[in-house]
Amino acid sequence: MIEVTDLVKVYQTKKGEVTGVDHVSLTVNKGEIFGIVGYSGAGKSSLLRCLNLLEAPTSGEIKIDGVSLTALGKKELRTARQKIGMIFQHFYLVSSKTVFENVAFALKAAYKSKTEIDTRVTDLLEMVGLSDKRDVYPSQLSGGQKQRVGIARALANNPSVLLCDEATSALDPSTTKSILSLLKKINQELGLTIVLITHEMEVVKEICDRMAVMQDGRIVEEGPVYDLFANPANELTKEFINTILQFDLPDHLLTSSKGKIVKIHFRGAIAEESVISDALQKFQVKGNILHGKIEYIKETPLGIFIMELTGDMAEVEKAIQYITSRTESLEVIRDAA
Ligand SMILES: Nc1ncnc2c1ncn2[C@@H]1O[C@H](COP(=O)(O)OP(=O)(O)OP(=O)(O)O)[C@@H](O)[C@H]1O
Repeated sequence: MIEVTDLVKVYQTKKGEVTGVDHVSLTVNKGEIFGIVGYSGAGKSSLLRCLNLLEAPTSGEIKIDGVSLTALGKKELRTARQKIGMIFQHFYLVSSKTVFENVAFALKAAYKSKTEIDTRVTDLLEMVGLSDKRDVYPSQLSGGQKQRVGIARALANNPSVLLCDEATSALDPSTTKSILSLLKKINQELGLTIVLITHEMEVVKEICDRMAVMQDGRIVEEGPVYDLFANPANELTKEFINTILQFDLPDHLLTSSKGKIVKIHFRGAIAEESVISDALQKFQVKGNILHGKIEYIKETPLGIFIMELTGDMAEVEKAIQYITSRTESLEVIRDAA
């Protein structure tokens, strides 16, 4: 479990102070996959680097599994850090060392015996699907394979937390999927807590349980990924969600509409569809479906309907209230009235 309390990171630069992290408090539960999203400069890397004290926080507290990292001396911090693995966008493998040696490096640093190292690296390479590459050099590996080595190295000392810094941003979509499945597998099999930072909502949608959205060093919204997809409150969260759930309706549909165009989110695939037909029967309203789709957020379906509601405006309002109270969310995206 990770507990961050009132964390601040201020950089001193020639041009003055720059705030990377601005009073962030956050809890990541044990065994959870937690995603932090935000545009470039939002403070994601600063926050992630503070989590294992690669970057010294200006103020605030970081606790991992109940141990306050910010209170530790140098030696204790080195031991505590072994419980935190980290993988990077650009892998950072040592090019003059083989795959085996790259993974063994972390174990040598922890003073493990040769036999222990051999057994552990063999197991790790099997876990990440690279047993046949143990004696090759990083230059002979694809990007996805390099990241697998990075993951094996990060897991070498049995960490309880894995920090992922844009771990799939340099990979193509299908390699990204295979790395995400590997992360999901190790999360489930080892009960590892994973914190990842990314600007790709696909990554969050695929594997995260909860997420936070960062802007200007602060967390502007946080919650279960499904809830944020279904009902985002913050404008920036909406912008990120729309990179996946955006439907570009033709302009003429929007401009010629004489009623209200609403976007309805409902949990499950078809269970709540009858809510819409019930609403149309109950009230003097016509409904015209413009778009319908089901997205899977970490395997849970989220139904999305875009429809035009026309008729007496008071009746349209009643229908909207009826649907809103029985679905995940309803947003009016155009109001011609
Ligand atoms: N070492 C540093 N020295 C000075 N300022 C820094 C340093 N690292 C980050 N910053 C500043 O802190 C703020 C947050 O940067 P950070 O890299 O954490 O954001 P980010 O969301 O991870 O963006 P990116 O994805 O581009 O790395 C930015 O204004 C950045 O310029």
